Amino acid sequence: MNPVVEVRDLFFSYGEEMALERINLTVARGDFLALIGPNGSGKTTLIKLILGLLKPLSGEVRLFGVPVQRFHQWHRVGYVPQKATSFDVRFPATVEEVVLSGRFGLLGPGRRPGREDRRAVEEALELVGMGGAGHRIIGRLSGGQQQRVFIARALVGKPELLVLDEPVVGLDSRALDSFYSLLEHLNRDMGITLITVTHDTGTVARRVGRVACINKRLICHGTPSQVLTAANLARLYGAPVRRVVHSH
Ligand SMILES: Nc1ncnc2c1ncn2[C@@H]1O[C@H](COP(=O)(O)OP(=O)(O)OP(=O)(O)O)[C@@H](O)[C@H]1O
Repeated sequence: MNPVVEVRDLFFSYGEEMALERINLTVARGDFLALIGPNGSGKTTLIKLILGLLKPLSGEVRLFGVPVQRFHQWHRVGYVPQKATSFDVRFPATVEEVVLSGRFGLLGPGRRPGREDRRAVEEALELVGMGGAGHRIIGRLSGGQQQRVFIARALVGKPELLVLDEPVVGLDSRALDSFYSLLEHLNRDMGITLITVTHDTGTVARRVGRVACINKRLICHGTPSQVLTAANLARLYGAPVRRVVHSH
């Protein structure tokens, strides 16, 4: 079977300076992969390349066996971007409207959402522990609740691959724990392949199946116990750091 994601000899630069150099990475069906690395090391850039939002300088990305520039089955992919959850209370959308917007890929242009779409929204909200919250105003929810709504938005199209860019910024340790339990449930029980960026090398990265360390290059890659050694973390962060606090 085709891997879900294949990255081959990928190079990328925004200008003169290289952002990513010779990245090779394969994500198999059912994997739960964490991308770790210091600020500015290229994690978001790699995710955007995987999703076809940026064009590589050279190299190739394949999604479900198809070169990403020719990939069209975007309903198979859910994406929760960085800073998705910065709505303030004045933003007038309801939770249902936000989650429903994740169905547009399936609906196609011009088709109005029907009963099945609304049922899918409620199911996705139930899944993330936000059942019954559809009528609430998104900006009036806490950061952690907004994050769950955005996961629901990414799940409502029933994706096989879910990509999360730093989903846990600002969550306290209890919310973090329940958030990762949700991701484990999606991965183990629903078979969704997951890629998540995290800065937490202490607890989070140990709960995933595999870890890839990025610092322009792929510095290390393997199971958490193989990768999250003091020596590797020192190599990656330039100092013996156990936990990196994110600044934005
Ligand atoms: N739109 C852009 N234009 C120019 N340079 C950019 C742009 N976006 C990112 N960069 C640069 O590319 C490098 C990689 O950035 P990227 O956002 O991928 O890192 P990251 O690992 O996701 O960082 P963080 O952990 O801080 O979110 C950084 O040096 C950054 O300054």
